[in-house]
Amino acid sequence: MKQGGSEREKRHAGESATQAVSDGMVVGLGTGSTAAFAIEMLGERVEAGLDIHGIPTSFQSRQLARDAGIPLTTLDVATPDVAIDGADQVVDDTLIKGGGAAHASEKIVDTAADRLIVVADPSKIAQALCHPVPVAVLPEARATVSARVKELDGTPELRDAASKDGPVVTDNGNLVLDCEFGTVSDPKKLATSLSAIPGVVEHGLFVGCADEIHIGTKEGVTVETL
Ligand SMILES: O=C(CO)[C@H](O)[C@H](O)COP(=O)(O)O
Repeated sequence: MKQGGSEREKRHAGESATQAVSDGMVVGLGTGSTAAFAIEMLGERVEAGLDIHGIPTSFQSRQLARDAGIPLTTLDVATPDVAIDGADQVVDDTLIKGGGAAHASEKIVDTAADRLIVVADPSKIAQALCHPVPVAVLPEARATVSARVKELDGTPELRDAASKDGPVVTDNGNLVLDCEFGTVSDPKKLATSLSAIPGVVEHGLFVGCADEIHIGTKEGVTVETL
């Protein structure tokens, strides 16, 4: 599922995004290898005296934040001023996410934030949305959701775990169907259709969600404000 950007590109993107963070802020902490660089850099700044709280979007980002010494809070008591998160594909302000199977929590945190900064390497930037759409489903709904995805002209594939026998199980105990739709010309319509299927917990289409894209390059970073 994952496309390749270099560590250097991802680091440049992640570090650039953290410049938007200042004292007193609550920060949504995205998931994935690019967001991890932002968490690492925020940890260094916290050690140097930056006063922030983070809201993680997965077990991975919670652990990275703890390791980095970032104090944590929850959406029950705080609203993120900014969220910093990666993406699997970016077309303008619309994203496909879920390569790390964390898109349900990511969507909750990212859309709660006043501002969503996406961190990406150049391989993620596209002219058209054509990446398979991850759909998290309740385990009992795997077959029924697959049938409905096919009615929408999609091809669902249950995501298998690399490091265990059997399927990927999300942090919330759900399964993931990677759904191939070819080029998605109307993401808003597809998002609405997927959300309406019983048993769908969340899908990876983040329509019109991004406020800034920080694209890390070998030399530095390009920032697109939307
Ligand atoms: O959506 C995600 C996790 O669910 C990730 O943000 C997305 O897969 C990008 O990851 P990476 O920066 O490792 O390429």
